[in-house]
This record gives sequence, structure tokens and C-alpha cells, in this order.
Amino acid sequence: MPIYETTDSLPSSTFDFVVVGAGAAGSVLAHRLSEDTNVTVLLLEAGPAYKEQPDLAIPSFCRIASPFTQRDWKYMSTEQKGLNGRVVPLPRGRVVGGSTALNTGDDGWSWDKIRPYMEKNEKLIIPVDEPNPSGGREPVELRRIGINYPQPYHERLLRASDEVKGGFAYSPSTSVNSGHPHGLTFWPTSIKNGTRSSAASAYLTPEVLARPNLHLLVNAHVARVVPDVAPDGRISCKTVEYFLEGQQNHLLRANAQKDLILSPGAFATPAILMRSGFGNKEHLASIGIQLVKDVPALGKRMIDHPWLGITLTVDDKATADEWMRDEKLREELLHQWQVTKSGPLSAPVGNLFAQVRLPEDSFAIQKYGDTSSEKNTPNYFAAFCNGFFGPPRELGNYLTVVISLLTPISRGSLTITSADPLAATVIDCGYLTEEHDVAIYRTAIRDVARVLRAEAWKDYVLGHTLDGINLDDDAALDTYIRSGAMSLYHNVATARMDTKSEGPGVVESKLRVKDVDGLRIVDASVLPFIPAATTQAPVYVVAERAADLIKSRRA
Ligand SMILES: Cc1cc2nc3c(=O)[nH]c(=O)nc-3n(C[C@H](O)[C@H](O)[C@H](O)COP(=O)(O)OP(=O)(O)OC[C@H]3O[C@@H](n4cnc5c(N)ncnc54)[C@H](O)[C@@H]3O)c2cc1C
Repeated sequence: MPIYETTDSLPSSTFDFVVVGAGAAGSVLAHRLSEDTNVTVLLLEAGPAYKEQPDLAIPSFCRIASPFTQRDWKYMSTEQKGLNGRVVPLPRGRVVGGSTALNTGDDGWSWDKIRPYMEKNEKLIIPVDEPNPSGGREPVELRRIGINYPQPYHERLLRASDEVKGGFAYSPSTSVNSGHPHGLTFWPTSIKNGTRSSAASAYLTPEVLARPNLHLLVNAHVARVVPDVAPDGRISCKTVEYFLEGQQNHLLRANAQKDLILSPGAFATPAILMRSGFGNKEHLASIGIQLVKDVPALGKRMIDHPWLGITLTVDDKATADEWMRDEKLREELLHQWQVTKSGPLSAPVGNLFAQVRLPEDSFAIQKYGDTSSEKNTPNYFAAFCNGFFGPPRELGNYLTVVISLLTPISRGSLTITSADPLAATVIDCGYLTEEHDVAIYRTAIRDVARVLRAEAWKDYVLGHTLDGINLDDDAALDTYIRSGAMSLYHNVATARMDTKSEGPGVVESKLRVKDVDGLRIVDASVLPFIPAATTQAPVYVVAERAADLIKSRRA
């Protein structure tokens, strides 16, 4: 039986490896560790099994796949000081596949060392008219739909790019993984045969789930890990306590003989550990949780990419708004997708992106210095997306320019208020609390406004949400920014890795929780800084390498 919904037929409560969370990282680990037929793996997932159904599988539907759907954990931020006190939704996938289904010092983590894991994770399918021969990898399918799948605004945007050049100059051969990812280009998207590729569809295929040594228990909510403290003070942790959906008073246990691996994501990992006695000792004492290990860094220095929209009203009856509000048209397009896996629904929401690095003499760099990790790191991206972002409007057709900060320095934190695993987690993302981030947004908005003034948009763009705002007025722009910015759902670093055993990080470079035997963390929470643009790919890469580290230790 590949997927279990109750514990009745589980062969045992003890396995070689227990992995918590079947998202991006957990799916990779379950797949790779169970390749060795001599070990047994239990994968515990709080959500249901992944089923290929339209709202998860259709690329264009990812705009309506979250937040607040059944498969969302429905996290919310606290009132954000930098966003004029607004509370923002922070969706996270609660289903096999995790958030990838919802809509992503140590030389061992250097570029040369992690590149093979990127290649292991990706299979790049080049469009027929793009003469770039560097493909041929597996298993997450990446596809650059663009030149051979034109959306109505692509051609105008390419012409606008020709007019304004600079940071928006079009570069057909730019690879997002090249180290020089600048300019406007078509981004790869994880779509195969017109269908979204997720951690579940790529790593937990029916063949993988049929392995006799892999056991996936769904609807299994992990409440905490169970630490064992020896008389000499040494801590080991190889047991989890969990309950099946709706049965929180009936706690069950699963044990790992080798490693217990936490992969429930950047919000759940610190919360589970805090409930288990790891964290800031004063905080744990204040909520009546007995301290096992003082870990002041847990839940601290969280980072996310914020995003901000500029909505354009366009004279174009082919935008996604038409099928968003017109049920009959949606049914027709759905039928087309079901029969041929093609048509507008098979296209991503947006895939023509500009990544822009601010010039050295820009105000933000002059005033705040260069805060990017590398001299080529772009400071923001502007993605041109099809349709209005939000509930469908009765009238009108729209494009949305999504501007996201790629080098934010604002930091947040996460904490719990009780030992109850169902109590809300308190998540303060700290968006735009640093002036530096707002200064980059001002530059980005002015750059995008310049692109929107290009002749190419004439008679197509009828107006946009910057109309009426004096772009020279910093205060006016700040109001626009702070009243519109949201989360791009890329939160990381809540249980960060560092390479020094005495450093402040929660895990060391082999992803073992410091000074705790048997417990590893492998998910977005260990990323020590925010990667430029994507988090899904780095999480896959971290998990691929973690699986190798674990296997090589055994060998
Ligand atoms: C709506 C949305 C869209 C996104 N779009 C993109 C994108 O386009 N590009 C990109 O790069 N990144 C994107 N991301 C971010 C990306 O999906 C995440 O960075 C990535 O999935 C993180 O991987 P993870 O393994 O840490 O966590 P997840 O993939 O979230 O997986 C965690 C898993 O653990 C389970 N779990 C949690 N708590 C428990 C518990 N207590 N017990 C048992 N199981 C538990 C969850 O149900 C989930 O299945 C998006 C995220 C969201 C939410």
C-alpha cells in the first residue's frame, strides 16, 4: 500500500528514516533515500494525497490555487509596521507536494559543488525556436514557454524593451542560472505537457510510491519532536509525536533508527522545535514549555521577497480576465486543456521577466551601500503577468507588473504562543522596515514607469495604477509602496545553517541540528539568505545534496 490514511496497516512505528512534511524538500528526500532498498522511510504529511485535478494541474489556474483554499495552512502575518499596519496572507501548501503544489563559508555549498544537484533536479526543455542546446536533465520539468507560445502583450513588451533598453534590454539567451541574469528574458517555468510539475508529480510518482520500503502517511500532523536528554547532558532526538486529522487528543509516535528529518517548511519547522523545548529560553519559560536547548537564533532573521503590483488596463480581449469571469469561456478552455493540454490555460501567469541591477550611482546604492550577495545579483525583478491579480472584475482587461525585491535587508521573526500544535503561529515578516528596501522600490517603479511610456504600448495600455502619482515625489511613491506590497511566499532562514559550530545558526553545514544527535532540518528554513528570485529551486537543490550527505555518511 503506497499511501496510508490510518496507521492500521503501517508495517511498524520504527523506520530507518522518518521525514516530516512531503513538500519540496521532503519529497526529494523520500525519493532519494528510498532508492536504497535496504532502508525504510516513513514520510509524514499533514495534508491529503496529491491528486491531479484542474486547480493544481493547470498552469494558468495557479492564480486561484491560493490563498485560503482547502489545501492552504492559512497563515497570516502580524500587522506589518512597514506596510501601514496591514496584515498579509502567507499561504503554504497543505497537501503532498507542499507549497510547490499550490500554485518554490562551507565549500560544500559553493556554486561548483551545488551545480550538479541543480542539474539532477532540472530538465530544461528548450522551445523549438530557441537555439540553445544546453538541456537534458531530470526530474522537474522546466519549460520556457514564450517565443513559441506568444501572449498578446509579449510582442509589445519586446518592442518597449527595444525602445528603453538599459535594465530592460531583451536578452534571448539569458539564463537565470548563468550568474549574469540581467535584462528582459523568458523565464523557465515548471510545466510539462501543459501541466504543472510539482514536488509530488516529479518526485513522488506512482512508481516511487509503490516502493515497498517507502511509506507515506497522509493527514498526519506532527505536533513535536521528542528529545531524549542523557545524564551527561547529551541530547538525541529520533522520535516524533503526531496525530491524525481531527484526532488531536490521540497522540501517536514514530521512531527513526538513523535520522529524523524535519522538512515541514520555514514556518512549521521552528514552531515544532519550539513546542519541543528548543528556542529562546526566556520565551519558552514565558509560555510554560520546558527548555531542552537554548537556541536563540530559532525563528529569527526571517527573510522574504515582497512583491508590489502595478495594474495596467489594456485594450485586449484575450487576457485571463475574460475566462476568470466568463464561466462558459472557462469551460471551453478547460475542455481544450483536458483534450489537448494546450491553449491559454496551459500557459503560465507570467514568464517574461526583467531582472535589474541598480547602477552604482543610484540613490539606493550610494546611500545604503551594496547589500547584494554578489556583484551580479539583480536588485529587483519586474514580471509582466496576464490578468488582474485578485478577485475577477466585472469589467475590463488587465496586465499586472509584479515588482519583487531580490536583495531586501528587512528581517522578520516567528514565534509561538502555546504548546498547542493547533494554535496560530505568530509571524512578523518585517516587510519594508528598512529604508533601503523602500528606496529600491522607488527606483524600480520609476524604471517600470519609463517602460510603460514607450510608444509600443500606444492604444493598448489605456491607463495604470501609477496614473496621477507624481513619480518625483518620494512620499507619494512610499504611500503607493507601503499600501500595496505583499508576500511573494518565499520566506526562508528561520532555522538557518551556518558553517561554524560555535556560530549562531541552528544547523551546521551537514544540516544537523547543532549538538543534537539524530535530528536534521532540510527545508526552506535552513537557507541562510534569500536566493535571488526563486526559493523552490534552491530548496530542491538543498534536499538533493542533503540526501547525498546522508547516503554518503551511511556508505
Ligand atoms: C502559493 C505559493 C506560490 C509559490 N510560487 C513559487 C514560485 O513560483 N517559485 C518559487 O521559487 N517558489 C515559489 N513558492 C515558494 C516555494 O513553494 C517554497 O519556497 C518551497 O515549497 C519550500 O519548500 P519546503 O519543503 O521548505 O516547504 P513546503 O513545500 O511548503 O512543504 C512543507 C510540507 O510540510 C507539510 N507540513 C507542514 N507542517 C506539518 C506538520 N506539522 N506535520 C506534518 N506535515 C507538515 C506541509 O503540509 C507541506 O506539504 C511559492 C509558495 C507558495 C505558497
